[in-house]
Amino acid sequence: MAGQHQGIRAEHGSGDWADVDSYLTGVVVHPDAALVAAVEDAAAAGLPPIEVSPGQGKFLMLLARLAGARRILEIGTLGGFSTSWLARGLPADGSMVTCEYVPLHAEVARKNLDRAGVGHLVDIRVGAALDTLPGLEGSEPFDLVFIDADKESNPAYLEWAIRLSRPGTVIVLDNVVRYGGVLDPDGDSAIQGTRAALELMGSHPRLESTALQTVGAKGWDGFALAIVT
Ligand SMILES: C[S@@+](CC[C@H](N)C(=O)[O-])C[C@H]1O[C@@H](n2cnc3c(N)ncnc32)[C@H](O)[C@@H]1O
Repeated sequence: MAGQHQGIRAEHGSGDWADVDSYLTGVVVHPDAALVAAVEDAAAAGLPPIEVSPGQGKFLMLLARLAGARRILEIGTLGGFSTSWLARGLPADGSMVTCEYVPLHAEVARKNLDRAGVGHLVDIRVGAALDTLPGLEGSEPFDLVFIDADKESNPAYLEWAIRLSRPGTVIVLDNVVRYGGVLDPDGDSAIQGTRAALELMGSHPRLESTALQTVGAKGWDGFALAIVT
């Protein structure tokens, strides 16, 4: 599939997606040494390289600032790369909860968050998110929710995001295009979960939503964005 898309890129003369991402990251995004080290250390610890790109991470940081977020919820921490960007979008007295299933991922994330200077703002809840999210009831609302864990649970995570929201809460659902796989109604469980969540985003009476495709170092993918009304 990647080869096919390489051909499409060349035909349109758009250059190499990853090279353009590198260029944009160097010229515009400027991740600091702690953020660069976060990705390197996650890889060295054997974590899969499935974190957001630097440009996407900074987009999340800016979104947090645009939303004036004081409390952020993330589902899917990995090594804490997106967590670090999001936490840097918080004010000094803000806070963030991030849910992660794998203890090793949480351990790597804790070190990365401390090095990024935001560890004191972030509470990592280790366990299956569907088990840890109910523990957040009573401490809502969150101003921004980033959903980026096991895709089959996306509809349930979206329901939790709404339950823990207030009018104006921003919800971001990652990886919704999956190299076009989202078009396949008979796709795997990740595609089924993503399609169901997108349908919910498009039909839920309390959500105003959109979805955008992206290309870059992470290939052809996209995200959906909603605001709770
Ligand atoms: C795509 S990665 C997250 C990437 C991260 N948001 C970033 O961009 O830096 C997905 C993470 O979700 C975690 N995960 C998978 N199933 C989970 C579950 N049921 N509950 C919580 N976390 C889960 C995985 O272990 C993995 O670390």
